[in-house]
Amino acid sequence: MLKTTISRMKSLITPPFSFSPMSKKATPLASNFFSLASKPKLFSNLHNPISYFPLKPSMISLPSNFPILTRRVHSKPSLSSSGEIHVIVGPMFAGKTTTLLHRVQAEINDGRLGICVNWEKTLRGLCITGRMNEAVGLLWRSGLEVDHGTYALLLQECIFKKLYNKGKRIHAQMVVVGYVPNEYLKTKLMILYAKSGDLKTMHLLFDMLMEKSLISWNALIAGYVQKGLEEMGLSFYYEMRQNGLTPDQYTFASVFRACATLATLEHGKRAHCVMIKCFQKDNVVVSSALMDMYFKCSSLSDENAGKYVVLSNAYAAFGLWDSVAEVRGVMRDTEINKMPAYSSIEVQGKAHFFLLGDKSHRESEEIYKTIIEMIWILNDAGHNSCSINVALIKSNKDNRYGLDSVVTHDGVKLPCCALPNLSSFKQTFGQDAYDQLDVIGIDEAQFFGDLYDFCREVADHDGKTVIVAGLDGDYLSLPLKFNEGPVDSGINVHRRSFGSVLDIIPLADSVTKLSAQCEICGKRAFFTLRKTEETQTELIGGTDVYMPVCRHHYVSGQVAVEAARMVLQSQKSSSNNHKLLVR
Ligand SMILES: Nc1ncnc2c1ncn2[C@@H]1O[C@H](COP(=O)(O)OP(=O)(O)O)[C@@H](O)[C@H]1O
Ligand SMILES: Cc1cn([C@H]2C[C@H](O)[C@@H](COP(=O)(O)O)O2)c(=O)[nH]c1=O
Repeated sequence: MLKTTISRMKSLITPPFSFSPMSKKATPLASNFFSLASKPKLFSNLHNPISYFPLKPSMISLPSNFPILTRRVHSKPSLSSSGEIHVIVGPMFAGKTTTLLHRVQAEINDGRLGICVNWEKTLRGLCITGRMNEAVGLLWRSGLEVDHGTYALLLQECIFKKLYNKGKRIHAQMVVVGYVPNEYLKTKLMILYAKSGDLKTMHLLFDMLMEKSLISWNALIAGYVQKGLEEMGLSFYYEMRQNGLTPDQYTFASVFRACATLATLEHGKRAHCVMIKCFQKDNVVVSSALMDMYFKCSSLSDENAGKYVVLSNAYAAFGLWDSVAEVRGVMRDTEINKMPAYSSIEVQGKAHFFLLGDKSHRESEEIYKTIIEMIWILNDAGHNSCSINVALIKSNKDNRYGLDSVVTHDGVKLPCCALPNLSSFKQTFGQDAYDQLDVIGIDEAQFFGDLYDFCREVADHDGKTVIVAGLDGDYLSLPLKFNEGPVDSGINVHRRSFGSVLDIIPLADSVTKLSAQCEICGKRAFFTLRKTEETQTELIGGTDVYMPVCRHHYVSGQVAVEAARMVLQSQKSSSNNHKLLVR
């Protein structure tokens, strides 16, 4: 049992992946990248390149510390050839940024770098290290669905720590992301609502269960009893019996408690008989509840300190602190000696008691070893155990949505570093933090003149994965004079490569060219048309200035725009504002 507990603990808090260049090689990133449709849930809406982000835009704003939640890496080679470079290009609105964010998440999903395996482990790690605020906050803001094990762990922690509102938030998150809890989770939710005193929701969840297990009946009965509706609790106990279920210690604990409060010795005795008949295990909570029942319904004859202590502990187990104080008061007044303080641990239904430093337990050696090992694992993992070692960078020229996030045209965002050039990254980010990075995502790559050198060093030398998203072509690189254009139209309709994006193709492991939807005809759009009169290559803007177009409409649109520009220029328009030349 202890071994199982330990291995579960380990599996939950062990760093999500160990840095292994070989394993990286074994799973070519491209295969993951290009099979997005086969990714679970997160990518399930990937049916066309235009609207494949399945999440509600506002839902994925991760906390400001998201780009790098560092973890301790024991042995990370400083020089490695296992880096990778993946390039995503296309016109504006093609989903480059969306894809970049997906791929960063896919890396993390993949478990090699860090959002479902690491993401889930991050949540689990936060949960296990007692950082429930952060765990629930992260889950809520991410808008991502996690697996039922993670939901179960989070809910369990909320129940255990009496963080009922947090638990309800997790439930709300499930609803928002469309997650349908299985029977097990529904029961956990029932317990949560029962403990929080929200009996209406508890009962609704109970009714929704296809199969009503003993655990769900127990939650229902306990919910009513704890809320002071003991009669309801008792009537559900009888209903449960009618349904052929055999009660266990949790059922009896609630039933005895109800009988104690109602002072109904008759029902209490009847339940006690059932317990004797069908219940073999000895359990401190149930025997305390039983004693309490007899104590309340008649009187506790044997003034034995141990029983009082057990009774007080039983009250404590139910959080009945007034009753604890009452029993302790009786002990004090009657001068019953209090036993020394002890801890108890229940393993497989059997309670074991320990005094401070007690070595009398036959498994004490194993237990102390286990505790030390658990502390060691937790310390080693620290709150860095389940990190996402990813950083996102964008050009600080792109100030459309502020400088602290990479933001898609749909408003989906992740925190980032906005920089004037890539060579300032290490310094800005800090060498230590940089060393721990596994993935670097670069958005608006067309604005970084030092893209080539940066990518080469980061991937070739530092062994990191770089995912680059940017425009491959500008709207029209060289604004030529009217008479310098192609002979046929008299207009220059060339699109030139933008910045250094295409220079890194020879370095890349994969290149993805995305298309948008032509705003004029709806066909696939590979080009960006600038709608205003400005002619400089770099001009920050969105739909106010640009539109994605197909080849046909690029050419015809460009002709129209160029012609309008020429007219405006000839009229010596001095307006600095964007003037729309096409709609
Ligand atoms: N004409 C269009 N074609 C495709 N997507 C568009 C268009 N207009 C707006 N969008 C939106 O832009 C999103 C892509 O945004 P984003 O990933 O930021 O693109 P990029 O980084 O390539 O400019 C799409 O999911 C879609 O909702
Ligand atoms: C075509 C083109 C675009 N830009 C600018 C406009 C935007 O600020 C970015 C592209 O952003 P997105 O994430 O790809 O939507 O680049 C430019 O300066 N010059 C151009 O020719």
